[in-house]
Amino acid sequence: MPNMRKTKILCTLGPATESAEVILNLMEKGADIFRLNMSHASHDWVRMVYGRIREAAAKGAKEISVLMDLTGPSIRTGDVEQPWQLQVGDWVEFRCKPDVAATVPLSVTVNYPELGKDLHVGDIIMVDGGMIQIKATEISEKRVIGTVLTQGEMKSRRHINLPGVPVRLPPLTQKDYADLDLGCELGVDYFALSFAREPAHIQHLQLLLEQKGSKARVIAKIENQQALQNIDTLVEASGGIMVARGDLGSECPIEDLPLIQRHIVERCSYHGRKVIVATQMLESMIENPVPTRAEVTDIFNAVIEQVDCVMLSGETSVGRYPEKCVEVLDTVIRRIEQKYPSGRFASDAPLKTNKHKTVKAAILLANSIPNSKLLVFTLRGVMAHLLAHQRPEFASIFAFTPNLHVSRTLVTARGVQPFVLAFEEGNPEKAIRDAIEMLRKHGHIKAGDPLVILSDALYDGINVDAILLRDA
Ligand SMILES: Nc1ncnc2c1ncn2[C@@H]1O[C@H](COP(=O)(O)OP(=O)(O)O)[C@@H](O)[C@H]1O
Ligand SMILES: C=C(OP(=O)(O)O)C(=O)O
Repeated sequence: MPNMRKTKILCTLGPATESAEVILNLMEKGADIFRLNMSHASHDWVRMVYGRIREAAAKGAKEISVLMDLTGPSIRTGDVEQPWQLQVGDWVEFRCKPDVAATVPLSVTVNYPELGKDLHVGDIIMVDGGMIQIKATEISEKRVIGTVLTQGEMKSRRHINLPGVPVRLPPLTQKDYADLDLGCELGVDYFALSFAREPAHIQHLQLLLEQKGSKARVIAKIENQQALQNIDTLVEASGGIMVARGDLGSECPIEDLPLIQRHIVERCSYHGRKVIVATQMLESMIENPVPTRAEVTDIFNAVIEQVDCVMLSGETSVGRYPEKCVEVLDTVIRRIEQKYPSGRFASDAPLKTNKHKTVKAAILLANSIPNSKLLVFTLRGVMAHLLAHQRPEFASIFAFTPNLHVSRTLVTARGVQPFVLAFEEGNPEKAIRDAIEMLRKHGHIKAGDPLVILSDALYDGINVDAILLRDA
């Protein structure tokens, strides 16, 4: 019987992983969600890759979720023709508007027109997650010139961080609006908003999506101090949170980063929202075929925190060993989950409604019956998400829904294996029989396994939440 992995694997696709063959391989090795990073991807590329993802998912008979990551108010450099090999003492110019002329050889645009207004002479500009540090020496409204303090390579579209500076960029830029139209047209399952700062920004984006007929939920990327100050309201306003450790590590003291991760995970558990831990999980594997000991221990930490998903970025978008990275994540996660199946982060979550209490009762039942499985019948996915948020100790969650989009969104939830199943309300016995048959066929259950079945969707005309206990 397959041992289900509960923590989901999210892979960023890029030049290293754009072919149909590699996408299929990543999926077969364990990728559950693919991320398209709009800071780098062109619309033509997204269309091409999206088609390949859906074809691979159909071929591999696996549900796959797609997350479109919007650039939002991130500050980035523009393109450089060739990567720059920066040396200490080099002068670099950041041009605040595209039509400003270059005055030094190493000159690049920046997508933030206010850069010259926000900086003071002597301020440090952190480029590419702080890998390159540049001290501002000459500032005007049109351009900022600085001296390189740390040598390094600078490629196109690198992050610029100005720790603690409230950025005067709107929550969504013109580029984001065009990108989200494409995402809605294609039918992506999630949109992530970079540098989410206030709950109103998330609500605005969610409303916009609804107006465009998209059912996608918004994931708020927590990347700076302003977001941390608003963490509870951001968590409540969003469908989930990404702990974007790349930018967080530049915007906050690095020694605070593990504490911030733990705090965000706890707040997500409390409010019953999804949480993704992102960035540098296997950074060394961009170049090397094996992980460092510290990386394996970082994965351990995220699994013990019972996060929903762990994410790969450069490892799979540009790295040399993308498939190996997924294999390593899959193996390490399975090992940790086998040894430590249960956790404690969800136990403080308040049971706000009767539905929360019913779900809790089903989990208590499953926790107390060895080898039991949780089955949930769900139209909109609500009950299945609630089950995942309350983190059953041992039992896997098998979710059945007639809705393809709901099934895809459930891929991101910890411990949930979704199935599309057309079931008639008012005929619970048939729906349960069909579901058991499906699970048997996939080798997830055998005759006699105890099943805890939860549903708010099977009883025609009466709005009942039901818990059934029976054997497979
Ligand atoms: N769709 C893409 N096309 C080209 N390059 C990409 C794409 N997606 C990611 N990359 C490259 O992979 C690197 C790592 O990916 P990611 O972490 O998503 O980017 P970033 O940290 O710049 O937001 C990026 O800096 C970029 O160089
Ligand atoms: C995931 C992150 O965002 P981006 O892709 O913008 O680097 C991060 O900063 O960790």
